[in-house]
Amino acid sequence: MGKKNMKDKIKIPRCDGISDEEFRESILPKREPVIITGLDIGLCKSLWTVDYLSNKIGDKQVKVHVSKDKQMDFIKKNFIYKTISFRSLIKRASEREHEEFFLDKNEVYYLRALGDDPRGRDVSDFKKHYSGISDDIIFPAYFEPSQYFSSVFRIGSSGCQLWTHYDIMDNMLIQVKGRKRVVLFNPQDTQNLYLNGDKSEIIDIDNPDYEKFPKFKNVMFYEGFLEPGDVIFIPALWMHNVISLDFGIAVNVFWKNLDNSFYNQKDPYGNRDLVPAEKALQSLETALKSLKELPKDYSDFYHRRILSRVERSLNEL
Ligand SMILES: O=C(O)CCC(=O)C(=O)O
Ligand SMILES: [Fe+2]
Repeated sequence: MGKKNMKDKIKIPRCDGISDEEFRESILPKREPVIITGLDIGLCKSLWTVDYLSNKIGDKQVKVHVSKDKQMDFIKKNFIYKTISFRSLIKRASEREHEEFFLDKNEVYYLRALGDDPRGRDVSDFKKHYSGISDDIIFPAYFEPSQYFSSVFRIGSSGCQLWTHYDIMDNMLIQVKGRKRVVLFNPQDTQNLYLNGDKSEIIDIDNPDYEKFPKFKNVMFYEGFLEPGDVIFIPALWMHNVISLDFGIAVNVFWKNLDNSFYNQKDPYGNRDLVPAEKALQSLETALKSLKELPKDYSDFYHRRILSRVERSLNEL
């Protein structure tokens, strides 16, 4: 039978040195991912070595993900959080085997920088929280300053793979050091991705369990490879899965694409659903809970009625 083993793949286009006007006029309105090459991202590309960063910000304490398994799984939580100095993070993330470790001598590390608030409620702002190296990097100026939301320092061991998820803001991911493979999924494939909140249940996207996730066969992979200095535009709602092919350093910048009022004011990460969407999802949870009161055959019937109502509404868009 025509079981698809080879994924349909679309190569994410690579465009050289896009001007601000070109981005606003021909890339942003399409809402599709693009890798932009040849941008001036500043001196970080040459300056950011392990030694340089250790000297500048080595004493800063950072909370990192530590995992034995390179494929990190947020839903099953196969990693732990540890707070260590930035110096030990980059030392350990840049080496394959560790003398000092928490779980295993080959464990991997991933930093997604947070703000300074110990409860993690602070919005991450690279230039503020890493002021010692803030002048080393130039953020692309494609968006208006008023659209700025947050900027996040991201550092990962070679081989570590970040779970598939979506963010609700437009994103410019600046790859500073190391190569990365990025797989993106079109928001129209959402029903095939087995979401649990903002994350997909499918961890191994290259060898998925099709018995468990049959609809994943229909999914289109948008694949791209980032080289140091490349910047990828990830439009809001595009799911992404990232594998670090080397020890990697990146900074990403989240930008608001919609009016301020759509965004939840208590969202430090840029992944809380838009206010009307969150309201809709909460009402749906209430509806589903209510159906639990019914006998199974009735509940089945009303689940299907709700599905067809949603389908009708979707077709009317
Ligand atoms: O490159 C990474 O480490 C993850 C990127 C990501 O999820 C993001 O920028 O939103
Ligand atoms: Fe993300």
